[in-house]
Amino acid sequence: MEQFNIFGNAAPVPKLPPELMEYFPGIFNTDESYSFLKTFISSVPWQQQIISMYGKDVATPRLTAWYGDKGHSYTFSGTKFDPLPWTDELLQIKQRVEKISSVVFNTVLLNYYRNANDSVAWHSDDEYELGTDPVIASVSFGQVRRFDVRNKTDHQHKYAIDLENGSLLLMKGDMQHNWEHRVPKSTKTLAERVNLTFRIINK
Ligand SMILES: O=C(O)CCC(=O)C(=O)O
Ligand SMILES: [Fe+2]
Repeated sequence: MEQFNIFGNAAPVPKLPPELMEYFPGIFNTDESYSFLKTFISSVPWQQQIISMYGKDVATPRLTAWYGDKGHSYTFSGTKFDPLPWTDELLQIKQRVEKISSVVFNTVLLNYYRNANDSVAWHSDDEYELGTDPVIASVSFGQVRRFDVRNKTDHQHKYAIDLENGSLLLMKGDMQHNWEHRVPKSTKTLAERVNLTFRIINK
């Protein structure tokens, strides 16, 4: 796959280890993607989660929402969350993602990055309910943001990829076991972005 830079030359996408990550640009076209972005921003009941970090309450620097099949609640930092019911848009995206990944997902976490100050810190999605070596399908709409990946024990072993409007990133293998990822803040002015991570939650 190729990304095009502003000079019109094909710039190679950084080589990703296919056993960890596969990147699919443009699984939705630009218009569809901006339309999803607008719909999600205006109609999702976004919340700012307060998480407990080293005994202190901290507001996450982004907004989130959780959708999925009934009965798949999710415990995060000691709080139990029940998913909202699937919407037509989410089911449409889920269907496209399942076709590409050959995986059937039962929940999706939505993240809304309002500007360059919103972010997600280094973490792995290694919650018990996700099981060992989960496949997670990450769909991005709106502002391109950088996605950093580093090995847990060797921080110099790392990857960076620009997640573009309408793209899909599949995470798999031991990605959540031996690697961490983040979406860093930026000093540039950045517009809004919504990211969806489709997951399988085992009860
Ligand atoms: O916004 C992204 O691209 C990543 C979000 C993420 O890592 C998560 O929801 O666990
Ligand atoms: Fe994550």
